[in-house]
Amino acid sequence: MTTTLAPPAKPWTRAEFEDRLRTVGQDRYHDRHPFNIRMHQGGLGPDEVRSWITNRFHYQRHIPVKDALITAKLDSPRLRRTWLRRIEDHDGRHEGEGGIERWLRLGEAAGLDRRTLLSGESVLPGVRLAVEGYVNFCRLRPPLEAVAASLTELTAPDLMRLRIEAFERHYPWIAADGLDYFRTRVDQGRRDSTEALDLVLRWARTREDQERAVAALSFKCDVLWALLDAVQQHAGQHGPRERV
Ligand SMILES: O=C(O)c1cc(C(=O)O)c2c(n1)C(=O)C(=O)c1cc(C(=O)O)[nH]c1-2
Repeated sequence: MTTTLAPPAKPWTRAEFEDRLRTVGQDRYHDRHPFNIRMHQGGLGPDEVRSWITNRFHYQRHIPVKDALITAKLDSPRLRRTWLRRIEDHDGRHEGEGGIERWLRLGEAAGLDRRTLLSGESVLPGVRLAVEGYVNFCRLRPPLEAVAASLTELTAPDLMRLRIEAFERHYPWIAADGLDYFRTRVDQGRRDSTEALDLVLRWARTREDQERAVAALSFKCDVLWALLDAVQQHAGQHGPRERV
């Protein structure tokens, strides 16, 4: 008896593939997480805002680490330059510059001590695991999947604009210049996601590649969701008066 193998599925068109990526990136994004909704509605107490800032700092400080892992996989000077710029955006060119520094200033504007943030001692176990999961994903997977995972940033700039408005309105006790991190990320996120989308659309040539890219983006949505799950669960256990 001869068995006939089903022919491989036809690749989606570029427009279909982009649509699938955008749909996953929107439907499963952490802007829909109950903790994010409560944060943007002004429902968090000061200690809950501080807990979010502290735990998100753990994510932020690992972004350039995962971008360094991706850079090492890229095979042309032009591509590596693009990714080096991302590392620079976070680490700065000089001491006292860059996104990590701006996040530390956000923490200080919210009443957190920089040394406590840098020590990482208040980071929740679930947040450590989620961030480790993202870094290891980018360490182990091929460039297509590692770059596709960053495409949550297609949705991030709109969220950043909403966050600035929400913080200005609901958390005025945080000094205005503490929000510079978010202001800077609007343009950076837009540029990064446009570049990454172009690469993913070009690199994924087969249906299997395309499905892997969509799965990578879905995994990244899980990372961000799990991070907020951990922060929310901690807030539920300790109540809004708990100090971070
Ligand atoms: O506050 C947010 O909601 C948010 C989300 C994301 C994201 O969607 O991954 C990033 C950021 N912020 C961010 O600030 C950032 O630098 C960043 C880098 C990346 C990435 O995966 O390369 N995502 C994000």
